[in-house]
Amino acid sequence: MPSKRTLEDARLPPNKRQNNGHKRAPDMYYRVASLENANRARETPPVSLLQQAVREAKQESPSGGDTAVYWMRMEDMRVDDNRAAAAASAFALKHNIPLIVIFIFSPQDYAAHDRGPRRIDFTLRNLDTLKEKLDRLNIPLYAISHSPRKTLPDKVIELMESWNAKALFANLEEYEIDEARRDIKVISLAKEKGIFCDFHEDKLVVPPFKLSTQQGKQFAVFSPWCRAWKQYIDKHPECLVQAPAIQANPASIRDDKKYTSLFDVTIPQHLPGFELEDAEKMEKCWPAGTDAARDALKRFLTTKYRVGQLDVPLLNNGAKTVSKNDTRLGRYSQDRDMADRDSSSRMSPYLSAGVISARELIRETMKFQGVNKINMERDNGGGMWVSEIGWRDFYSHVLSAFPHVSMGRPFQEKYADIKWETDESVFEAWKNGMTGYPIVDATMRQLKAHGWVHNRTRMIVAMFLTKDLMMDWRLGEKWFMQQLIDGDLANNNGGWQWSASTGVDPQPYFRIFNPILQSEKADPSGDFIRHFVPELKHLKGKAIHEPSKHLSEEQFKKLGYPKPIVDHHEARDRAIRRFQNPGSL
Ligand SMILES: Cc1cc2nc3c(=O)[nH]c(=O)nc-3n(C[C@H](O)[C@H](O)[C@H](O)COP(=O)(O)OP(=O)(O)OC[C@H]3O[C@@H](n4cnc5c(N)ncnc54)[C@H](O)[C@@H]3O)c2cc1C
Repeated sequence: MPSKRTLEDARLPPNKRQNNGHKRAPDMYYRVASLENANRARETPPVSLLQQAVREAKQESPSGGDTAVYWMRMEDMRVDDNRAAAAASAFALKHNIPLIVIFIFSPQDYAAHDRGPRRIDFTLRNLDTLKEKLDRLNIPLYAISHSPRKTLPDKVIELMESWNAKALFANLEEYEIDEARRDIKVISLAKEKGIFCDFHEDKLVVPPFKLSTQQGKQFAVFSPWCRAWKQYIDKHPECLVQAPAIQANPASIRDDKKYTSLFDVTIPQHLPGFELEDAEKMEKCWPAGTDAARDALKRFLTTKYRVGQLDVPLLNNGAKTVSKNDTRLGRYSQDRDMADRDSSSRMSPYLSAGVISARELIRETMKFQGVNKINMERDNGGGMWVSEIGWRDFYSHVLSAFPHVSMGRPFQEKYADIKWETDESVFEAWKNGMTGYPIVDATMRQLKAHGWVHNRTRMIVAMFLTKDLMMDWRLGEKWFMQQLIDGDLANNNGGWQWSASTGVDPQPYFRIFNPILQSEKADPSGDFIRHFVPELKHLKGKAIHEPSKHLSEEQFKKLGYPKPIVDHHEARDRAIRRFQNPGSL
């Protein structure tokens, strides 16, 4: 008998695991920090150290130098409504020097953060559109690749010195530990070299560490956090103010020997190690650039949802303009959980890459609502949608204040010893949409086909993996990150730990989704399942949600579709037992 493939040693890198004669897939590996290291990061969160370094750096007095440099990164990929870009442009104008934009690919960082080929390809395509836009303003976009990642700060300073640039501008948009430490190092090296650093908070509507409970602690529950978030925005309307547009360089920069070659740099088609098989399809489905993001937003605000619209271009023809109450935003409160239609905005790829600002989304929603203070009442589509954008801020605040969540540790340490199942073939069945639960399988196949899935179905499959299959949330988190075009560490970790009941403000462990009831609610027409699980395309009524129950054995066999991989009720009891007594079976 061949030995059973298990994930028991998933915490070890593939080359250190026992090899029972089977090839170990690298995606079976996840890192878990020691409690000691996690506690250290938690006591002095790197993001708060970075914010301190940023404040101190701003106290220095800048000198002009020969150029101003804006360092664009993976999550602020726009020039419109971009605070650091605007500040860099104003500095260049004031000192009568040109502006250069740099972008440094760091494949080692991408691999360390499980960035998938789709996310990298989207980055490259957005850079292409930015290059064109900047070119029209005579601003070079100098994109290079660098490794090892540890020396990236030195590379930035080396570039600055090569241009005799004395002012570096960037946005704090990556609130991960490695990136915060990287930025702290850049600021410190810059200081040694007499380079002025002006870093801005730009990713979120409200920056991390601005909100605290009455006891002065960081929030770990969404509702009170959300009330504080709204109050803060009301008191600080500048949170929503659009950053000034950047200004063109003089055309003469193109003939300046020092800068000419910077204009010749081309954006690569792909990065080695991140080649994308379905690049053409992704380009059609998710067009790059701020203009595309704005078109998608406009559609969400002005047109009616359509059933279907699965695995198709975001800006597919045929959307019908309707009156306010009937638009996708107008009906967001009622329809947002429906996976069989384009009920949500699908703005997440653009927000994750910073192609459009969250501020702009809220400003446009306020115009739609006809209000001049944000309205977050959950019974109206606009209010509900703004609170969803709030979740995005919330999870970045959580990541910044409780960095151990990104170190492979549960937010709630009491669940660190939960016993997870380790059968690799079960994990494979989940990944490939072969669990015998149609809503789960349709979602997992959509994830592979489209690089994006609906929030409700993300929750269903995450809950299914961690409760019905009782498999480690870190495996699911990693798989999602590798597949998603909108992969974002804070949101992904937040969503996974919510579903696994290990996170901040999580779903309580005993409230386990019933995948059949969830299926009936999320896909009332059955069109979503029929589209992604063609084995079931002729089924109607309740059979589409639970074919093994509603068809005879004979009829079921003919489908060529797997039987349910677990019995939901038994699996539910097992999950509750294990969460009640972490560490026991
Ligand atoms: C297990 C799991 C993993 C997830 N992984 C990611 C991820 O890697 N990247 C990501 O952007 N979102 C993630 N989410 C959150 C959410 O599912 C997506 O943001 C949403 O489905 C995107 O679709 P949309 O743009 O149409 O959202 P809409 O419903 O139109 O919402 C508008 C925006 O609000 C934000 N938002 C909405 N819901 C959430 C939420 N629950 N948490 C955080 N932000 C939210 C997103 O930026 C979204 O684009 C995850 C959720 C779960 C349950």
